[in-house]
Amino acid sequence: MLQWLWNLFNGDPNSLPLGLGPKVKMSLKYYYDLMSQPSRALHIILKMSNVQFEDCPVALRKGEHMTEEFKQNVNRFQRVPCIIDDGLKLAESIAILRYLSAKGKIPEYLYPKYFLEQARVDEFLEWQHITLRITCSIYFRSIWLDPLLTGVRPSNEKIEKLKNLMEANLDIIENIWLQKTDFLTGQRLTVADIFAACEIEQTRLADYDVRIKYPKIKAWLKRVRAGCNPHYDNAHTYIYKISGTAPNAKL
Ligand SMILES: N[C@@H](CCC(=O)N[C@@H](CS)C(=O)NCC(=O)O)C(=O)O
Repeated sequence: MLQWLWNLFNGDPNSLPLGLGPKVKMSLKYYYDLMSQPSRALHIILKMSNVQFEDCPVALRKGEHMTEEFKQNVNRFQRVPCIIDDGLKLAESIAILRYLSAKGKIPEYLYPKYFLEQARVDEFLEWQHITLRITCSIYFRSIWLDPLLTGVRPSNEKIEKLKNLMEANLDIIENIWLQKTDFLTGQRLTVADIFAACEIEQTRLADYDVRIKYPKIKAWLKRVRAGCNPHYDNAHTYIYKISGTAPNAKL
């Protein structure tokens, strides 16, 4: 009872003593922009996991994440995705995924609990951040976003250089991660595939068609989309629309 009074005093109405039940159910707030790759990945994962959340879209293009209010009350790093869950403010898509998994919210087939299987998925999640993610997003930013903001197109040499850096990682996906398996970390779809696919889909905006040069990635993307739909297409609506490259609805 003392603990409950303490929690109530500190604004935590969920922590009522056994039997009384919560009067006010605080929900998970999810802050995201579907133009952001990790935001889309987590959105798909939350939907596939049937996690209930309060929808908190943040329009990066309008600078909604740059306000003092966002910085103070939502995410001190002023980025998306991020969550507020029972008062906990948390940024970084992978940290959010692991937190929700630890709370039992993410099904095991998407993010395994058994340490050997989890290690394989974690290996990819750690690898992708400074390889696939960084090179795909720099390519997309330099060819699509920056020219939109500044009116200045990068030189052909720069485009070629960034393309080579990105393709060095796409080569690794094609020849190592997908060498023997249908999905990145085995024969089944996991969060690793969802995070990677969202990074690669972003390059549609920069007029890059990964499917031309990479047959394994092409077939894998189809499998990922089929395994995640309708959530995959819902999360990618704007990407398809803006790039004018919506895939065939029937696959
Ligand atoms: N490592 C972070 C990356 C977050 C991130 O870079 N978010 C971008 C959108 S993809 C953002 O909010 N950018 C806002 C800005 O740079 O002003 C994660 O995985 O969550």
